[in-house]
Order: sequence, then C-alpha cells, then structure tokens
Amino acid sequence: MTAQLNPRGDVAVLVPAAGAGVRLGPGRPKALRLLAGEPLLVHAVRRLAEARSVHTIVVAAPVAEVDAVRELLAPVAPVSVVPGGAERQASVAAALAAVPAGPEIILVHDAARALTPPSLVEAVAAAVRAGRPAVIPVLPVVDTIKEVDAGEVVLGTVDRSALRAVQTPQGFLRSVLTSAHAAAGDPLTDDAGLVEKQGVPVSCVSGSEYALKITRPFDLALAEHLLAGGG
Ligand SMILES: Nc1ccn([C@@H]2O[C@H](COP(=O)(O)OP(=O)(O)OP(=O)(O)O)[C@@H](O)[C@H]2O)c(=O)n1
Ligand SMILES: C[C@](O)(CO)[C@H](O)COP(=O)(O)O
Repeated sequence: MTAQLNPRGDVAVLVPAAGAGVRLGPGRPKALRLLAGEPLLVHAVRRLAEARSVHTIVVAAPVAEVDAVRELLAPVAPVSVVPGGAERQASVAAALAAVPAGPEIILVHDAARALTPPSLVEAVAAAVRAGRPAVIPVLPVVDTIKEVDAGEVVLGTVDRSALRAVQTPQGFLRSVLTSAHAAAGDPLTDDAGLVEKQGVPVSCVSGSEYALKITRPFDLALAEHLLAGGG
C-alpha cells in the first residue's frame, strides 16, 4: 500500500540516491542493491514517508534508472524522481530544483542511510522549526583518531572530544539551503559544509546508530542483522 505524505506537512526531503556504491563492490547502483530482499532506497523512502512532517520527497536517481526508480517507488510513497549528477552535491542540487512551493524546511537524506528511523527525521525538522537555520545529526567519535602522513606514519593524536561523526538527514531553512547551493563551488561531502561556508551557524542534535551509512559490505551485513533481529 502506498503511504500518503502529509499535505499539511512543512518538510521536503531530498534523497540523493545516484551514487555507484564503488566501496560496496561491483553491482547495481547502491540505492538499488537489496537489503532483506528490498532495495536500500525502498527502505529509506518508506521510513521517510512515515514521518508526519513530510510533505514532499524528491529522489535523485542514477540517470539510467530514473524510470525504474519511479516504478519501484510508486507502491511505496508518492515521490518525484529526477536524474542525479556526477557528485552527491550535484544530485542534491537537482533534487532541490524540483521542490514545489510550500515546504519551508528542507531535509537532505542519503538513500544509503536506509534504516534511519522516522523519529530522527522529526527531531531534525523540529530543531529547524524551533529556529535553527541548519541542523545535523551527529554521534560522538568512539575510536582514538590519529593524523598520519602519506606513508601511514603517525604524525599525532587528535583530541576527539570536540569531534563528531555526521549523519543525515541534515535539515535547513529552505532559503539557507538554496543560497548555499547557489554559491557552491567545488563539491563538498555534505550540505552543512556548504552552509558553513556562508557563515550560517550549524547546530547538532543526537544522531542514531540506525542511521549508519551503508558504505562497505560489512555495513550491509550489519543492516541485514539489525533488520533480522528487530533493528
Ligand atoms: N553522484 C552521486 C553520488 C552519491 N550520491 C548519493 O549520496 C549518498 C551518500 O553517498 P555514498 O554513500 O558515499 O554513496 P556512493 O557515492 O554511491 O558510494 P561510493 O563512493 O562507494 O561509490 C548516497 O545515497 C548516494 O546514492 C548521489 O546521489 N549522487
Ligand atoms: C553526507 C554524509 O552522509 C555525511 O556523513 C556523507 O558525507 C556522504 O558520504 P560521502 O562518502 O562523503 O559521499
């Protein structure tokens, strides 16, 4: 059954899903690889559609898979699908350009973070609604971090107390994200980075272990385990 999005919601979610998944190994584009029998993108969109604030979802799909992704997601939720770009930043920009008038909060959420709970979507949106122009979910860094040189020789130990591992969804006032992308130069790895360059403060909220980014084969195995064991 197709989940209906909330016509009274104030949030549009952009879902960059056009990556190849090189680090996952050979196969279809990552968002279309199977997790418990369903593509990662289906898991991700289903959870987004469960979040009550979500009014609009725009997916940036691999160029050759736009029609296939439309068909795939039609039974899951009403979404718009646009062709993605060569870099994540270009995929987000393409999705942003397709957001209709209405939602004033924009979230950007990786398809690769397929198990992200709807509660995290709502927490990020609520923080933007409460007056933060840009909000990111983060986790503390749990390992000791070393800086190394080109030969993998340790240069020093970094103070990890002020470091955070950053997840998605990242949330923004629409005007803030639009201006940041309009001014964007060389690709950065996240949208908050673009906003930082504009001098806009970026606030953190607590992330979720379930929002892990499925990047390498171990991550996919972990996600399978989480789903099988009630994750
Ligand atoms: N040109 C790109 C590259 C990435 N992404 C998306 O951005 C998210 C985060 O990227 P990552 O997990 O690093 O995915 P890939 O780029 O596919 O991974 P890899 O570097 O291993 O190929 C993913 O949902 C991915 O589909 C995208 O929409 N367009
Ligand atoms: C946006 C992101 O998920 C934040 O952690 C991440 O940077 C995207 O992944 P990439 O491998 O850096 O493209």
